Amino acid sequence: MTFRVLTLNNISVRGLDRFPRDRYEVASEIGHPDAVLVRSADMHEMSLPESVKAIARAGAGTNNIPVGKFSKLGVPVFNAPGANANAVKELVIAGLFLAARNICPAWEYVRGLKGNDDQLDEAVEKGKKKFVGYELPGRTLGVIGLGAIGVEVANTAHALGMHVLGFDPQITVQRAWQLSSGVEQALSLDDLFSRCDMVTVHVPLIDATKHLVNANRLRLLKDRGVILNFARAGIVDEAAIIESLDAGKLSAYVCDFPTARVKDHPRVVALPHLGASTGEAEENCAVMVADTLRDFLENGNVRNSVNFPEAVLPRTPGAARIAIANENVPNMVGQISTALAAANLNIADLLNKSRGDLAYTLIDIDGAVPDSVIGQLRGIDGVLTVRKV
Ligand SMILES: NC(=O)c1ccc[n+]([C@@H]2O[C@H](COP(=O)([O-])OP(=O)(O)OC[C@H]3O[C@@H](n4cnc5c(N)ncnc54)[C@H](O)[C@@H]3O)[C@@H](O)[C@H]2O)c1
Ligand SMILES: O=C(O)[C@H](O)COP(=O)(O)O
Repeated sequence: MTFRVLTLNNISVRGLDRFPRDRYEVASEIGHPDAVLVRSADMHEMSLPESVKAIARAGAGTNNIPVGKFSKLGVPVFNAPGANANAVKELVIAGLFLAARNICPAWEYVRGLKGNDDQLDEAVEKGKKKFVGYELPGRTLGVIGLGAIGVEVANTAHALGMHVLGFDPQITVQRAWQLSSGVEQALSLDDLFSRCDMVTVHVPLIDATKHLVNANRLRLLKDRGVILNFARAGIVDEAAIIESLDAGKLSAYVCDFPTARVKDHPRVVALPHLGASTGEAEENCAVMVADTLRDFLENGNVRNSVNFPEAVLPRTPGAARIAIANENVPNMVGQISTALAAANLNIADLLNKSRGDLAYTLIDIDGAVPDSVIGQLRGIDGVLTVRKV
């Protein structure tokens, strides 16, 4: 069997190389794709053929993908958690220095100077007092969202001598273990803002995080504060940012999202969405998500999905496998096993997991499974997809 993978963005060759060419066709234009491989392409208005069984995001954020729509269709969306975290961390730490030392306006000042070396020297020595900055040790950084990126940023800033406050009500045990014991827990967002010189956001863009950085919270920040946003544009209220910059309350906004509203402001440093744009991060993401996708297409296993439950079942030698996604309602496994028993099929192994409104079942069956049985399973009310793998 050959799988077809449609790519919507350029994906690192090392990731694409994970798909054996004798079993996979991978292209940016392809009919009847089994899966879609994507980075930041906006999929919200895209209509995809029914052949699509999985969406794989070679990166972290999935706000460009209509995840809810795919959940209703029983299609898993995968991402590459942590695979680009170091790249983002390095750029955020660079952002702290850009802001603290006024590097961008100072650089622009120098590029605007004219004259011979003596004249330049005079202008440099006269002009440099406009760009006096500050050092990071002793300053307080607030890190909102202590996931893959936030933890790395918090630990590095702490190692640089900053006092670091973190806020993440849903921090995982794994991330809590990784966090330096020197990072202090903020009691609330307002508590964090009121104690910080600089604040950086590392949360996904969802309804709950839209305009998380707003006028009220900016007022709490210490004077001449800095906001860093390498998460998503919509997490900050840009109008409030501009107002606060113009009022001199905020000294800089450093971000990865050059919108029309912010990009030309003299106190804004806006980069062209470069957070994950290193060769290493692009490779890590592409390799991780390609391996995840292959395991799903070839074995039905689910790892690193943002909408499906984790479901990994070692294959029973000699058994046929079916993978079923269904609504998470009572008696689904009962109906499925009754249909298999009626067809005289014996279950060798079974895994059933649920997450929110979705449930997912992997069943290894002794012997072959006739197509007629697959059709019967598809006919059960609440079943979304059935696949022989
Ligand atoms: N600029 C870039 O190129 C780039 C690269 C990677 C990721 N990102 C963005 O950064 C985001 C975070 O990435 P990550 O890899 O750290 O993801 P992650 O899932 O590992 O971490 C996100 C963290 O945010 C926390 N969180 C969610 N809602 C919160 C809230 N209301 N308050 C506080 N914490 C909250 C979660 O509990 C989680 O720990 C991504 O969703 C993406 O939008 C940007
Ligand atoms: O969420 C992410 O992983 C980043 O925003 C990276 O996006 P990109 O893959 O388009 O660089």
